[in-house]
Amino acid sequence: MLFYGSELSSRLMLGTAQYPSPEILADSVRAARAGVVTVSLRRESVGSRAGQAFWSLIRDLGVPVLPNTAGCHTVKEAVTTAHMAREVFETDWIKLEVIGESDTLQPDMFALVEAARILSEDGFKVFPYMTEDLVGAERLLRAGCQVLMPWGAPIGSGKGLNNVFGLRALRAHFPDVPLVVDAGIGLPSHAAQAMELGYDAVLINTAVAQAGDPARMATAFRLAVEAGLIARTADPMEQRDMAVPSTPVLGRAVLA
Ligand SMILES: CC(=O)[C@@H](O)[C@H](O)COP(=O)(O)O
Repeated sequence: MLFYGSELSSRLMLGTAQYPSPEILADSVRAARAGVVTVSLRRESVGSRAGQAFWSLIRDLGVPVLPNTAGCHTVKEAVTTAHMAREVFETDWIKLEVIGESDTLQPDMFALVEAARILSEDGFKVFPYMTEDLVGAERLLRAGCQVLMPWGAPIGSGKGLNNVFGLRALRAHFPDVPLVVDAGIGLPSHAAQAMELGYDAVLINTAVAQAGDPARMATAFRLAVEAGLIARTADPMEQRDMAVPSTPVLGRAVLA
């Protein structure tokens, strides 16, 4: 699967916030064998010493960087942040987040479409963080996006795939668009489920960063993503409403 013409080395994208230490972050990225790491420009001021140390740690990992506009609530903020990120990270990839509601951190789909249009016209390759809204998805594609990133559940909630029906519908409506479940994944089984549904990748931050052993959890997510991907290419069985014996009954001895 190509993301704006690039094949990723893995279907696991990893966020870089909230780790107990920079060393644990680096260990986790290696253990995950992440195909992409996301970074927030707002996390540390670029000019500060801590900020510079963070950026060089990220660069040294040698993993493609997907800067994000985390913390932005308006089109203007998101567009400005994207431009700064392009300068700092020398990439035109941007994970576009425009938050519309503070309790759920739900994306503002209207502002998202507008910001995506402006950035796409300006040469950015936009990865929009969105709800599983079909109409919104259509508008984002028309605005120039070639990847969509619906949420599984609210950021940091760990609830997994809240609306499996909606995510499945999105996959069915847009069979050729790269789709990534972004946010809310709490367990490796959630990541496997997303891959089994036909999603092309998952993006995880909190569930790894806040685990008791982040690097070990990163390994678990790596294996789960691989398992889900392999399972769907192995033509899984259909679910049934009735029990069907799995052991043969023919030739069974009749006990008098
Ligand atoms: C949209 C957003 O900010 C997410 O990419 C977040 O970084 C990851 O979400 P979780 O922390 O829930 O995995």
